[in-house]
Amino acid sequence: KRQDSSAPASPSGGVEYLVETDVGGQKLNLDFDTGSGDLWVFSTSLSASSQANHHVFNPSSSSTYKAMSGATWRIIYGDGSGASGTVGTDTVTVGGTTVKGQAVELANRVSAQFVQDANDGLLGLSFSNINTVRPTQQKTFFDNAKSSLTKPLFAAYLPLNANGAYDFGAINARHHTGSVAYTDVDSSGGFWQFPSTSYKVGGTKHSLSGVSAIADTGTTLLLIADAAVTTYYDAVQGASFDNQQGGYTFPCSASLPDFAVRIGSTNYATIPGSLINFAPIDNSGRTCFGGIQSVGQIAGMSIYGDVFFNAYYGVFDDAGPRFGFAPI
Ligand SMILES: O=C(NNC1=NCCC1)c1ccc(Br)cc1
Repeated sequence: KRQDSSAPASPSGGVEYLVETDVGGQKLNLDFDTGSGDLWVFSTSLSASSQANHHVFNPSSSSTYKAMSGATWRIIYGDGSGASGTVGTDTVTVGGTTVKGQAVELANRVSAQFVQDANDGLLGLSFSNINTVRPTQQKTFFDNAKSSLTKPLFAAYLPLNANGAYDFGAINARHHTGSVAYTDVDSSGGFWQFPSTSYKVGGTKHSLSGVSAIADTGTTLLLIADAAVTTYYDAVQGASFDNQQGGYTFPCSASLPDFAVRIGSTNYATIPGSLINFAPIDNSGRTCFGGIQSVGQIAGMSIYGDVFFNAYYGVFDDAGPRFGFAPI
């Protein structure tokens, strides 16, 4: 029963965390994404220019790959990036956890962002009801693996500028401090989603009535309603919205207040100001881009991406389902 394991997650350019994944004996570095439900890989079906600088999966070189006749997939992510292609099954191993007959989606088209990114594909860890394979929807790696785990859970440990991990089947006490607090999850939309109806800037509380948040390791920043974003940067000397950069920037020397978000009906998660300086916008190191930005048109939703996970260990527990969090 115990196929529990901990797979290293390596930070790549501060944008994503990549996990070495074995697909039919071929190693690929995948972006583990709790905000989507497809496991897809760069493949030999892509144009040569799209394949450049990526490890690609060659189905002909896998002795365990089986094509899924007539199946296709097409996905568009919240940032507008996307990919599409065909489908098969193969044996997939992450850390010490193996799934046989896992749906593996082969990209024959990827958007420009993915060609530039360091990943060789994504491994979706949302709920399977948003998997895009048609005519027969497929299950995520975790959905398939959970029956062989001690507990039907996985956890994301994503420290800033350091190697992290995805733990499967058990909480790893080395990856968090203090106790894990939980909130119930509404999985009907496919996401690890929970109410998040208030926030604090430097200790002052503000409400976000009716708003839910999703825990999304596939999104880099913390995205929240405009009202919260302006309230935050109003407290940062020299901050302003930079149209060219497409978000709020500030002097890299600015002191940033903490930002706390309410998770469910109980606790706040506090992200220290130091983790809200995402990166300099250029090599001068004069102006920096903020880790809190607007969620845009996605009404009533906040997206807690890697900036959140740089401060908190995230526990994705199918028993419930529920989302747990504890300071790293
Ligand atoms: O696409 C989403 N998360 N994953 C990824 N983003 C970029 C590449 C992977 C996403 C999920 C839910 C909502 Br609401 C908005 C966006």
